Amino acid sequence: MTTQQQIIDALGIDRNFDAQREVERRIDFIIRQLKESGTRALVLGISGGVDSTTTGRLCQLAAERIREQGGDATFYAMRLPYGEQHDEDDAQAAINYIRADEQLDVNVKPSADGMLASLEQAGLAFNDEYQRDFVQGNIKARARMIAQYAVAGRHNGLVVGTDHGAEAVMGFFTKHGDGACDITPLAGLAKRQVRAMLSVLDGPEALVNKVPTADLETLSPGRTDEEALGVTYDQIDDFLEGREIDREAAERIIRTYDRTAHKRELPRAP
Ligand SMILES: Nc1ncnc2c1ncn2[C@@H]1O[C@H](COP(=O)(O)OP(=O)(O)OC[C@H]2O[C@@H]([n+]3cccc(C(=O)O)c3)[C@H](O)[C@@H]2O)[C@@H](O)[C@H]1O
Ligand SMILES: Nc1ncnc2c1ncn2[C@@H]1O[C@H](COP(=O)(O)OP(=O)(O)OP(=O)(O)O)[C@@H](O)[C@H]1O
Ligand SMILES: [Mg+2]
Repeated sequence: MTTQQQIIDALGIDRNFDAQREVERRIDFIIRQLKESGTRALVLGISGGVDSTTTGRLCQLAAERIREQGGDATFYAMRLPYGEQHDEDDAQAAINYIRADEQLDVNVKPSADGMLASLEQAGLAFNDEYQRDFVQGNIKARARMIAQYAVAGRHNGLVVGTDHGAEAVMGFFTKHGDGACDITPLAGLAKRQVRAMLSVLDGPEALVNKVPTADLETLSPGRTDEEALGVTYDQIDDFLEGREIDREAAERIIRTYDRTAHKRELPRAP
């Protein structure tokens, strides 16, 4: 078996993708997880990007269906900006589209800045402002994780993640930040498959086609994922769908997959 095929299998990429069927299958998955765990709430940060818009709508539909069956479930959508978000319009478009049962707006800037200030006070120094900004980016992602787990803890809920095949293969998430969650409804999907699902769900056109950004670095707001990754999502998606891609791009994907293996595993133990 080729390395490409091994990765496709390890990430659970489905060759026979059908957007409508996957929407239904993944709503059922969320409903089953709530029932089996005995929890009554779903918690998810809504950024204005395509992943959280899609996942948010799946969560809302799952909560509504449970209530229609006489059960108890509430979806808590969280806005978690770091100060003012440059694409706040998109975040609001996502919120208006998802129509979550409940919404909480929490600015993560005071806690993220507070943590960095305390670390620097304790003597942590950085090589330059870019390294400092990168480390601070991961602190922002983890501050969002803390906020979501606080709400889940209060409401007996599950924290929902947005990781999918195209991010997982590149390890492109903050370990124990946005990578920390209880369920990942988008697991095993290529990025274009996530877009296709949002389209089937009648999501706003602008969000279906939105350029992906982690938006973690203050010194380069809205920096595109593709710029950071060094490959395009089309290349990643083609790779995951078993197509032949540019050799250099394939090598980069495989190298990155190997380097980030630890992010897809449980902590090592003796
Ligand atoms: N071999 C190994 N075995 C076990 N653990 C290992 C390890 N190497 C590093 N580690 C641990 O992992 C840490 C590094 O991982 P991590 O803290 O995640 O940091 P890192 O992977 O360096 O940075 C996160 C990356 O994900 C991107 N990101 C984050 C959040 C969201 C999105 C998005 O798409 O929206 C993207 C972000 O832009 C950045 O490029 C190390 O500090 C160390 O603690
Ligand atoms: N400003 C934010 N407010 C609320 N949640 C956020 C914010 N930034 C990131 N998140 C959470 O972290 C997750 C990971 O971010 P990521 O950028 O991968 O997803 P996205 O923004 O939904 O889609 P895309 O990858 O296309 O930008 C988001 O799906 C969301 O749940
Ligand atoms: Mg984003």
